[in-house]
Amino acid sequence: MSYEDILYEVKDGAAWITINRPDKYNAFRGKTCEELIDAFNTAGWDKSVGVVVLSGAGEKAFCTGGDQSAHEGQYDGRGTIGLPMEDLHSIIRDIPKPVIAKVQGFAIGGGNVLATICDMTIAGDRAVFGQVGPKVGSVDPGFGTAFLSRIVGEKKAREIWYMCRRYTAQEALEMGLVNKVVPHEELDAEVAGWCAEIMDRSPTAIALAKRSFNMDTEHQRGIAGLGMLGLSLYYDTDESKEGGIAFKEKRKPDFRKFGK
Ligand SMILES: CC(C)(COP(=O)(O)OP(=O)(O)OC[C@H]1O[C@@H](n2cnc3c(N)ncnc32)[C@H](O)[C@@H]1OP(=O)(O)O)[C@@H](O)C(=O)NCCC(=O)NCCSC(=O)CCC(=O)c1ccccc1C(=O)O
Repeated sequence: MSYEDILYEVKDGAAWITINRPDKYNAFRGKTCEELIDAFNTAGWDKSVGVVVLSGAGEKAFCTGGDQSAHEGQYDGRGTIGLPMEDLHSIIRDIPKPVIAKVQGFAIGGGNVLATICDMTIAGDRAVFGQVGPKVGSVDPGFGTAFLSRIVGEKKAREIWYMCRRYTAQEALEMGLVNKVVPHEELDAEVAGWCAEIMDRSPTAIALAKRSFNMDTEHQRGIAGLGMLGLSLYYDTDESKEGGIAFKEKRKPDFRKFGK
């Protein structure tokens, strides 16, 4: 597969997968997700690769989730909500190699979910983390909520989703959402150092450990499938559409007329 929305490079045993849509703050559309799935599959089963790094191009963003310009109710691709999110989340968990999220800017919405699902996250000190679903008429009713609460705890996860606040890299570190924060300029070198260390370890032991870590939350995959169906129905409502339209019109959404 040739790539338009992502970059793929193998260096010293590490596969670097970069979302390359900086003008869209590295938001993903259907095509981006398909390319990411292909790249993770390639890296995951390439014996010369021992570790995968997921990042975003440019200085501004790691990834800001679904591309709002490819979102009129459903998104523009394959899958329950017009994005193969279930497949993308699954492949990150399923490949037998550790995946490191290298976060240098915004990790927002579905981008925050991707970083959360990765095995480890290294952030530059200018990184910003957060959720925006209830602000833009969306939600991740799968790993983005349930798995997040395993990482930061129930109270914090609920705050993140209900309040839609932005958190600094240091705050993300304190809540356990990232493994290390380094000065922005040192981020690439830091991640390369972690990759080199992993390359010295036994790949089979790591693959077994990864599967074993996944075991405890595997049921969330099934629940996520059901949740995506609910999300698809929600995307067709005026309430959800109000969020997307307000974002594009750069105004505050008016949700008060909807809801139970
Ligand atoms: C990222 C922001 C916090 C940055 O804010 P700010 O610094 O004030 O800059 P802006 O002026 O808002 O944005 C600059 C520029 O970038 C464009 N942009 C930013 N994000 C996106 C995006 N996601 N899609 C398209 N374009 C984007 C923005 O339009 C501006 O362009 P101009 O040309 O300069 O006008 C802030 O931008 C922000 O909050 N973005 C919204 C992110 C968003 O809505 N993401 C999608 C929803 S995420 C979500 O709902 C969670 C659900 C979820 O995870 C999920 C689950 C299952 C399937 C899919 C998803 C999913 O991701 O939707």
